[in-house]
Amino acid sequence: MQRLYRNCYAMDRKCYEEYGLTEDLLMEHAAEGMARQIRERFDAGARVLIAAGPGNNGADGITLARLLQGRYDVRLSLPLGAKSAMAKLQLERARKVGVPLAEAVEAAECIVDALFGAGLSRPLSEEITALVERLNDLEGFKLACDIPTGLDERGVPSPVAFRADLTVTMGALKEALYLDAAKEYVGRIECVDLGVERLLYEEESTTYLLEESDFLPPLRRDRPSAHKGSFGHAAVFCGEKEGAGILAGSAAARFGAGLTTLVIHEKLSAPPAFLMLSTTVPPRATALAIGMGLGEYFEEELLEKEVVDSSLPVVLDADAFAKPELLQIVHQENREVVITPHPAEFARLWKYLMKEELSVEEIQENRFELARRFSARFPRIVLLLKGANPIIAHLGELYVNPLGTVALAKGGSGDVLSGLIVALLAQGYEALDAAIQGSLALALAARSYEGADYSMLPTDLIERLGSLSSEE
Ligand SMILES: NC(=O)C1=CN([C@@H]2O[C@H](COP(=O)(O)OP(=O)(O)OC[C@H]3O[C@@H](n4cnc5c(N)ncnc54)[C@H](OP(=O)(O)O)[C@@H]3O)[C@@H](O)[C@H]2O)[C@@H](O)CC1
Ligand SMILES: Nc1ncnc2c1ncn2[C@@H]1O[C@H](COP(=O)(O)OP(=O)(O)O)[C@@H](O)[C@H]1O
Repeated sequence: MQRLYRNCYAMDRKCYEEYGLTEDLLMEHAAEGMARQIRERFDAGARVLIAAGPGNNGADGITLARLLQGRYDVRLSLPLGAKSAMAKLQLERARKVGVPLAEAVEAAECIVDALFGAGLSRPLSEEITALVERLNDLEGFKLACDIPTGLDERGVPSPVAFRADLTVTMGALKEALYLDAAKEYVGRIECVDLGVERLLYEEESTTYLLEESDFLPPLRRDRPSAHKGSFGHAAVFCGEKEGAGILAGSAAARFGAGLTTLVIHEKLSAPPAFLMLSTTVPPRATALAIGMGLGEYFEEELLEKEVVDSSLPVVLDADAFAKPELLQIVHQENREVVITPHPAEFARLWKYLMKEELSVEEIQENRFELARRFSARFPRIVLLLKGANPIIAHLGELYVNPLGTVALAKGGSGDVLSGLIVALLAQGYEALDAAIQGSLALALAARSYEGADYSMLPTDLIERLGSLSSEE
């Protein structure tokens, strides 16, 4: 797990004030971090085009030009000149080692965007918008310095953004790089130390980035005498769209629940043979999941009695967010509760619980902030806000999972996720661990799918659950 930050200003200040480092030194490390990435990928002689802006992001780019000069065919483009003191100083040095200025943006094997980073203060002008579009159209490998140009603090293009294959970010990881919209632009993200180890640079944070190595597959069945009752009993409500419940139930069984029952209203057409059926929650159930394809089948009294009045750990998803009787559960703070809304469901939930209207766009642009506010209001509840980079919130701490792929953008992926989480709750995991591990398992299952991304089915995800490991 790595830490995430809203910005790095306070940590940069610590470097200057406490460690006695200079801006020059930090910048040299920033540029060397980018140079390393380029040297690893390109042979001597390759053409490297660096588009540098007027501030210190540009200064990083100009410093990079100096570091690469001599080994590579470097071209430096300065469409707005050099304005900050550091940019001017670095340009003077770059000139002295013979870095050539590019008259126009030309094709290159490696294209570096160092136009604007943390200091982007307004939307890009027409001229810079056209330049960024031209850079995006070039064919080479694209490297962004710190933050792709045009991405604002909400991770949204303003109005366009550089589309990087790799973003080399300085000092520490920033939240804006992990907003859903930013996933289109950042590519792979690498963080560079700025003159001191990350441990010394970073301050406390309550926001974390999940990594593959955080995934721990469900406990192995290492007690030869164990029986099905040793691994919990997941009860999954299966409503109007029965496929959703069947997917969740199948995922729960595959992810280790000893028993899985579909709680149904009437006879199902063809349930998988390993799932049991019941019209009530079985007395020995150890966790519940409700909402996936639920619709209107179940009477309010039954839901009150079997779900709201129960003390079992529970996953609330999908249609559960349209049922005020089920939403009372969010106030039951002594219960293990995981809620898994996608952004439109979160808008509905927010309106009901916080009495505020939010559009899906507002949610997507403020995901971190809203997850924090939700967690401050309902600290014991585990919120898993779905998206390209789901955010899990609990007791004011946030965990972001960047590992999922676009292959998951298909009906049924979320049903599988609910099944994974209820399987872990049924086996005795705490709600936060169940949400984190379920979310990682879903992402890793998607990444292990070998077919074309458009072709993956929820059942492919379920099949892969048995062979996941953190080295996937
Ligand atoms: N701090 C440190 O210790 C370290 C910082 N480092 C590096 O510094 C970067 C931050 O540098 P920064 O603060 O100078 O901001 P930056 O992104 O260059 O932009 C500011 C300039 O752009 C201009 N400008 C802004 N928006 C514009 C627009 N839409 N259209 C046109 N112009 C626009 C703005 O002009 P102004 O608003 O003043 O008119 C100003 O000239 C950071 O991302 C990292 O790469 C590393 O070296 C490590 C150590
Ligand atoms: N582009 C994407 N990248 C990563 N994960 C995605 C992407 N699109 C969807 N997902 C994940 O897939 C799941 C979709 O859930 P949901 O929208 O509830 O689907 P459904 O209700 O049809 O099962 C969520 O876990 C979400 O985070």
